[in-house]
Amino acid sequence: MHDLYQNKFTDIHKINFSNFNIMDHPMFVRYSPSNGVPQESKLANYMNPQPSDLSIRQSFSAKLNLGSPATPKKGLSHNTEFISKTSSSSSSPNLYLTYCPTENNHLNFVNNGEDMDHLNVTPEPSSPPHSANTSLELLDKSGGIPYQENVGGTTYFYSSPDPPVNNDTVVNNSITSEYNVYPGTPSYVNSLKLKQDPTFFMGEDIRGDIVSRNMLTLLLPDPQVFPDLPQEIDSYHELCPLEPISNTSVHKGYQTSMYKATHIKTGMHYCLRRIHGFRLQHTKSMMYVDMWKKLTHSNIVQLKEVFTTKCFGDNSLIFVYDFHPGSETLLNKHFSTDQNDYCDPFANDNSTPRPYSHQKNELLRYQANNKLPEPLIWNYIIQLTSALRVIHSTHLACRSLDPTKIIVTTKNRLRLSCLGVMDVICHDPNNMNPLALMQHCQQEDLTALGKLVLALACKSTTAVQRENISIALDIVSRSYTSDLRNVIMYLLSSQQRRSVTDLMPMIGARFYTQLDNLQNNVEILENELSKEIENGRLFRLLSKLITINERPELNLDAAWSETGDRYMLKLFRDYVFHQVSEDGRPWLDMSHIVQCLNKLDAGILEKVCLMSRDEQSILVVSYAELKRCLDQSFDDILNASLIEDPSRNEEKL
Ligand SMILES: Nc1ncnc2c1ncn2[C@@H]1O[C@H](COP(=O)(O)OP(=O)(O)OP(=O)(O)O)[C@@H](O)[C@H]1O
Repeated sequence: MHDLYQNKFTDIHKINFSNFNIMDHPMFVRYSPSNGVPQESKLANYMNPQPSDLSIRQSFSAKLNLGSPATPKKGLSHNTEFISKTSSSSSSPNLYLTYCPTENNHLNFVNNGEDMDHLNVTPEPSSPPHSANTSLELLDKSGGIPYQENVGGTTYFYSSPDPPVNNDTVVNNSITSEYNVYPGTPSYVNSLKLKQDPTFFMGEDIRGDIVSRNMLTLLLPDPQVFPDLPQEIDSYHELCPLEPISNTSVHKGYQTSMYKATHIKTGMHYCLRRIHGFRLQHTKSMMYVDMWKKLTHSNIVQLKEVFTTKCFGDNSLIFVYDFHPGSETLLNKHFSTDQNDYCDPFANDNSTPRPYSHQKNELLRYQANNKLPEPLIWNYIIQLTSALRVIHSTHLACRSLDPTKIIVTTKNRLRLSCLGVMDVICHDPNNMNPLALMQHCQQEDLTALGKLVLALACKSTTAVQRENISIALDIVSRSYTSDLRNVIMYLLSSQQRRSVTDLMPMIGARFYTQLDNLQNNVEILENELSKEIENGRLFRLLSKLITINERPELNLDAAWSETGDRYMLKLFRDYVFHQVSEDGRPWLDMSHIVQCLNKLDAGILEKVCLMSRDEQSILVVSYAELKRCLDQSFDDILNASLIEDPSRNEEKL
């Protein structure tokens, strides 16, 4: 045993048991020889440490680590792959024969020897104290004398011939030589179970939102319900109607319908707006399509391309847009009679004419209970004017600023959804002054915006009808600030030439509020993203570990995954994932798993105590060494995967 480690030790730590009883330290858990599991109280101590425990752990910067709070999995005893408690050479040939410590190795093997039955120390995840006060002495680092200690009958061999750390590791893992950095250190304070914990995973709201959007993106229609859907049109397939085909509307005299589709080559999802029975006669209108394609803005649905097709059995014109799953129209969100509590107050009164004052009182009462919050309306105004500003500045006009052609996604995000359609289907080849037409359309956009804001403020689409406008404005004056009324008045006035930039001073400081909200939201998302980046890193690490563990054979070696470096990785896997509590129940602690994996990924010098499944042998090994084993073993597999099969070469010849 000692021969193996001759002159291999450069750093030896000793626990001075004369003034520090390791078994009395709250970090250490005692388990009886008979069952080998920790005493409940100590386990509880670990899982909910007292402040004093934590301070001791924190003061103790990880020179020696003695493992875990719970025992390795019980009931897997005496597997021949594990090290014999009586022999240091034969019954664990895997370890001894295939794992030969080198100058760089710092595997610390601890043999329990004959006294294994008296083993009474369970490895802990934190390190014991190492200062004079806490009774751990650092011995001569250069002496290379292995230190051994008998604890309750178990012999521990401590050594720490820390591997020569290459400069990369230093840069990656250390701020200084004394501090190791490994990201995502979980909290010790709570015993975090394996669940969707926000400490490690994306918040439930965002996760649910993204999952449902992904689901909607992948949704495919039942072919029996939609037997007439073409399999493929142009470069798109997997068509899925976004609205009941029977509900398709008539837009400027043309029937339209919407589909989700997948691009055949890229697999990207798009939204197709089909104009039924439209024969494209004036290709000059495609000039507008090119202009729209170049226009990108966060509040418009990007136009990708336009083409004609006969796949639907007619001459259809298809506008391809970005797909925004889970969106609904502004009409549906705020004016839909499908919503339980919604009814259009103006429409109701129209059906039963009443005296003006009575009608107004009714409307005001309704308004008091149902009005949209003013910040929300300003939020919409800012987004819509932002889109219009860009559109008008590129000498285009929206021409469809209507609650059915504005889509809303989560967090009240608005997008203009039907851009370019009017420019194509209403194109007049005889118009000699397209610029004047565009300016006229821009003025109409502003009027349409005024009507939309008025409709939102009154929660009624009929409020904007000529006969209702004066009552509607009166209601707005009573329910909202004068600024909002002024914006509506400005947009609806026909006396002057209006411009979207004139609205900026009316929006005023509300713009900063919007900006602040957006930036806060970006920070929340970045925070969520950073968690998932950590999870992605751990996923790659786990993929490597799982690729190695339990591999049936490599290069015709059936014992490969059970020997040498791989043996340690197997015990490490048990240590991380297969621990059990005192009564044999699986012991699940997410913080333990995440912390161990992070330490492995960082390859820090802290040591971990690994125990064979039969509890007869213990290995004290640094995470740095485990990382080396992982990388080496994975490289072996990778290299083997790249070796060409000679028989295939023969075939080629
Ligand atoms: N780019 C898009 N991405 C995802 N869904 C969209 C997109 N554009 C529109 N939709 C959805 O498609 C559906 C139909 O849109 P459409 O513009 O036809 O509205 P509509 O209310 O049916 O209007 P109309 O009555 O004029 O047909 C709506 O549910 C809308 O939310």
